[in-house]
Amino acid sequence: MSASAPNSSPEGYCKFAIPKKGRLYEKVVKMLKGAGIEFNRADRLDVAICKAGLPITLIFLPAKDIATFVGKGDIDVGITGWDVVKESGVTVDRVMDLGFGKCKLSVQAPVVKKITDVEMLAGKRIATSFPETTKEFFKLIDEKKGTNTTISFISGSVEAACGLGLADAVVDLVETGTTMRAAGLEVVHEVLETEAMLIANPNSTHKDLVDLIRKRLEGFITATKYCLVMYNISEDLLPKALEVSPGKRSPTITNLEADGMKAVSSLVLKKEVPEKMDALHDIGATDILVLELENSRM
Ligand SMILES: Nc1ncnc2c1ncn2[C@@H]1O[C@H](COP(=O)(O)OP(=O)(O)OP(=O)(O)O)[C@@H](O)[C@H]1O
Ligand SMILES: O=P(O)(O)OC[C@H]1O[C@H](OP(=O)(O)OP(=O)(O)O)[C@H](O)[C@@H]1O
Ligand SMILES: [Mg+2]
Repeated sequence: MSASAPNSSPEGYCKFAIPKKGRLYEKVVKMLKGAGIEFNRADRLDVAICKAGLPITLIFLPAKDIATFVGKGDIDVGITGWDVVKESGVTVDRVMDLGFGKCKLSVQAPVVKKITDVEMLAGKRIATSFPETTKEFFKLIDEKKGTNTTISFISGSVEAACGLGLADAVVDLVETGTTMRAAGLEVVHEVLETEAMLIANPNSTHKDLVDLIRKRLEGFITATKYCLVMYNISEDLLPKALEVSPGKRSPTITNLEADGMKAVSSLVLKKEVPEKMDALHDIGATDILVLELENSRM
């Protein structure tokens, strides 16, 4: 650890919490780097000051604690899953969905039990790391059926609870379903869809910096979704070509030295690039180039 490494946030800095480990950590760090929110984190320290004069302190916390701290106002802004925000019961500004960490909080039961309707679990034992969301969900079923479903908290490896005889069903996250299937479980009901998001305390005094973070992340996310496609085309074929590549807002069109020729630059969704290139080539476009974007600001 360097002698000058900080272990607290300098006075007046915006506090920005990100997950310190787990499923979201690497994606968040990559996104911050791409967005130009760079920092040096000293070994074993969970606090880092942003570089380039940004008055932002990054604080590395468990994803589950981030919503609570942002909700209470101890931290101005953070990145965590919507599931965690719901579970903590706090009120935060949902500033921006980030498009990763997508999964579903689902009621899962052993395949062999053939639970075809979630109401069949009324009055049974449910294990979960999301007790509040689960209680809220089963409360409605209990009220309807006059039952008293038991919800017990397990901090991890929730999928093992049924096999160990600790529960009749679990409420846990499902992305690919690999963990669930390996444990002999199946989805009975989907409770909540979740993804990672930028959240902020509604009363934060750092609205400008929260907005700066939002704009930078937005620019990076756009850059990762789009490529810049450039091509030359004769004027008479231009309308057809623009139908294929209308751009995000609108394409840039410039005159070429050669008579009746235009040069077009247009943003195209990465996943659509191969088919758009084929279509442009078929229309008569030449010198089609595709450029990766490093960052953007729209
Ligand atoms: N399989 C998954 N696919 C996509 N997103 C997920 C998955 N598991 C968790 N998440 C998201 O990531 C958030 C943090 O979960 P994660 O498991 O990384 O934290 P953790 O349980 O604190 O870490 P660890 O599992 O390393 O102990 C969850 O609240 C959820 O929003
Ligand atoms: O549908 P899948 O793609 O298999 O993903 C779902 C699993 O991912 C998460 O667990 P994680 O790996 O974070 O372990 P944990 O239970 O220790 O948190 C979640 O709790 C599920 O168990
Ligand atoms: Mg986990």
